[in-house]
Amino acid sequence: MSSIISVANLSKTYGSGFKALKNVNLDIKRGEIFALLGPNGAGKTTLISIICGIANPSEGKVLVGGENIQSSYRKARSLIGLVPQELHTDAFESVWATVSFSRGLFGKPKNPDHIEKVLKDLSLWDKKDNKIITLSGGMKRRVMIAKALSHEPQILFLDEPTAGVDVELRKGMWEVVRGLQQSGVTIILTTHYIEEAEEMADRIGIINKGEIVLIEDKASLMQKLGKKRLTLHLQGKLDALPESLNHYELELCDNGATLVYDYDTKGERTGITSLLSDLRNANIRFNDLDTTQSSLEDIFVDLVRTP
Ligand SMILES: Nc1ncnc2c1ncn2[C@@H]1O[C@H](COP(=O)(O)OP(=O)(O)OP(=O)(O)O)[C@@H](O)[C@H]1O
Repeated sequence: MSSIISVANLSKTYGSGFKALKNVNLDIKRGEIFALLGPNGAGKTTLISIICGIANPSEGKVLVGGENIQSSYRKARSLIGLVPQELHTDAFESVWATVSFSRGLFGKPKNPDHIEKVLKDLSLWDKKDNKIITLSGGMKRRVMIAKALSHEPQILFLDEPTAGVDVELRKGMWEVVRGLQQSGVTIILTTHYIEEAEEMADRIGIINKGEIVLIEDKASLMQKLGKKRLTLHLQGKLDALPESLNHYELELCDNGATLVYDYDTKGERTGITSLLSDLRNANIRFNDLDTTQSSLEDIFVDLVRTP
């Protein structure tokens, strides 16, 4: 996949002297869903604002579809749809009018067929004549997306698309975003919800204190950093473990009722087969067992933990 956005050696120092971004390098692949995760104040909005040409970088370069966002602002910006965190639309306009107006802002000729398609894709078609004020919160958010898509951008930025949205609506929004990806739009979303990144993203970037601390395919990230935990529920309680099991670094929990073994899913040998046979030899029996995979949340918390 080729890059649709290329961010090179980007830094941002605000007038106050605060360094919000420090030498950020990032390539977004055409057609992917990229989730940018980071704690409050990490620099997510600053980064998006620079890519969208709303803020200027102090150093570095951003290319959008091969166009420099500073020297070729209009061309680069026309490739981008931006859905900001806050919902701000004219409450008394109709859905149709507000979405059509947004297209006009990009100097594009009217295209009612496109607006109709966008509204239909976002399940807003039957609301096209409604005033914004009469819509639910979830519908208003979809109107914001429709506005951002009105000028047929190739890239869509969603800044915290589901902040403060209930679980049902969040899932609905995920479906909408997947549908957009299928229609060929590249999507970059920022989120505080790790579950959202885990659910949606093809790749995940983690930003902390203005630095990208990780960029990885979601699947390989889960595999690479994810450990698995095997928990054995013992038939009888153990006071201590026999020495023959020392090298497994097992942990005895619940007053000796469960035995916990952490292993690397990446390793060729997990050691499970030999562990089970060594347990048998040591005459340690169990009633049940389960395995759990460490989540992206564990990985995230590990990476952004302040030392
Ligand atoms: N105009 C500004 N002047 C000075 N500092 C700023 C300005 N805008 C943002 N900052 C600071 O830069 C840092 C990054 O802010 P930014 O809004 O990019 O973070 P964020 O990751 O989007 O946070 P959140 O998740 O809370 O939205 C913060 O410490 C913020 O206080």
